[in-house]
Amino acid sequence: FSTFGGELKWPKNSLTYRIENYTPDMSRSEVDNSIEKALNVWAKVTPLKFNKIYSGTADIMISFGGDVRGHFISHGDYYPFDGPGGTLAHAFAPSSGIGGDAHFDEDERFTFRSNSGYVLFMVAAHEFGHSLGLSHSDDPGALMYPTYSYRNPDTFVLPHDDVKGIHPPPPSTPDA
Ligand SMILES: CC(C)C[C@H](CC(=O)NO)C(=O)N[C@H]1Cc2cn(c3ccccc23)CCCCCCNC1=O
Ligand SMILES: [Ca+2]
Ligand SMILES: [Zn+2]
Ligand SMILES: [Zn+2]
Repeated sequence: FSTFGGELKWPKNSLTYRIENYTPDMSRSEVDNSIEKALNVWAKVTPLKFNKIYSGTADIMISFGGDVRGHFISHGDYYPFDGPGGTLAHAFAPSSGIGGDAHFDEDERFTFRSNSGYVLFMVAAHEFGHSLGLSHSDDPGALMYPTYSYRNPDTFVLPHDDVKGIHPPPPSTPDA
């Protein structure tokens, strides 16, 4: 695993999130469920709590956007997506403003659990790793590995590398 560096951590354990818009690929409840499950993956191994809000600015703003035009308007960042395939989503390390936000490429076909598209739960769980301060892992089995691999959301268990990554190193105890 790797992190963005110790300072990029949330200074609090309860975070808010808001789903700003929805992909037409799935029903709203499937999107809500996928996002909630993806946050839960991390909540289960940390003291973090996630509270959903429906207006205003949340710590983690979640949106589906497209190319630089759509992207700029709906996201305000200059990392345009690349059409179908290629990059599926991106997210920002903890900080105010765009920090923590997760953007999904609307040109992708997101699915609830079928592998005939990209499983939103899997993509979101990866992105929220970034939102919480993790960077990429070189362990191909890790959730934070930079390329997408289909895993059944019903049986998904957070790999050990990611669990190690999200836990800050124990304070170095002075040797006895
Ligand atoms: C981990 C994922 C949820 C988020 C990552 C991006 C990321 O790290 N976000 O935080 C992602 O989208 N990775 C690409 C990486 C990638 C694979 N290829 C690419 C071709 C072009 C550009 C990028 C890629 C080869 C062709 C397959 C393209 C479709 C799948 N795409 C990927 O796996
Ligand atoms: Ca893309
Ligand atoms: Zn973006
Ligand atoms: Zn990533």
